[in-house]
Amino acid sequence: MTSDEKLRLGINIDHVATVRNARGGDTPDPLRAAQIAQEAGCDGITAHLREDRRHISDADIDGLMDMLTVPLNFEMAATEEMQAIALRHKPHAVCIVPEKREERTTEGGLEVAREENRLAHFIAPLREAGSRVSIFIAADKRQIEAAHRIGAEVVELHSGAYCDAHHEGRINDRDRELEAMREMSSFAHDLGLEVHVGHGLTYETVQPVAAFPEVKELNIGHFLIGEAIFRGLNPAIAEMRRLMDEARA
Ligand SMILES: CC(=O)[C@@H](O)[C@H](O)COP(=O)(O)O
Ligand SMILES: NCC(=O)COP(=O)(O)O
Repeated sequence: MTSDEKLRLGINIDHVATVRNARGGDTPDPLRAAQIAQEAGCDGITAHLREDRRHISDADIDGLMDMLTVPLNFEMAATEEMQAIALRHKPHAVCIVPEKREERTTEGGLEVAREENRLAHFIAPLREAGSRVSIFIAADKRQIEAAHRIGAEVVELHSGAYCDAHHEGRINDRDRELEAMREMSSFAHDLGLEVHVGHGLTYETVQPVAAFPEVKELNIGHFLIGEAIFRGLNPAIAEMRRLMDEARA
């Protein structure tokens, strides 16, 4: 397999910070998790600085920028505060995500089509600063076209509905969601966008998505951080890598 064909694995460390914040202290340290993920051979680290700072903190982002040897994919809402933070750090990638204070997790994709003008102006300085701009969206043609028009280089398709349907045994819904991601990966790729997929992926759900040839990167966090409790972070990541490579081959 050439390095071009290799599917990249980004490890999301948000939920190490969730556990740390449950007690308000310093442990477990998300930076230590990032270090172990790097040693396990991940291709990038993803961290989402939420407006309410419920998991990742500003200090975590400062620390990641200092210690990472792999690219940082900085997830953030399209707010002025976050834009200023991203422009200060200039991470490898900025992924614009929707955010609601009251949600438990990122429920859906960003509404790009109805906010095209604002988002085009919002992402322009990020691109000029050298960050690759990615937009976190549902597998929806209208949103992909809008992401392309505003100048995004990457779209990350939200795999949460597919994963939820699988784990709840709603097989028809699962298959429909998977088919939508397959079709939309190809559609986005044909427009010239790089395609990533993420949210809710597990050992059981990763392989059908990893097999889509147009997908270049998977971002996986919550499941792996949970799995690390039982088998350790490095082995948990190694098993995900093995499954991805098997699906790709
Ligand atoms: C944006 C996204 O996909 C999320 O996976 C996020 O990075 C994890 O954090 P939340 O569970 O707080 O949404
Ligand atoms: N953008 C998705 C991501 O980074 C990881 O999501 P999850 O695996 O924590 O649900």
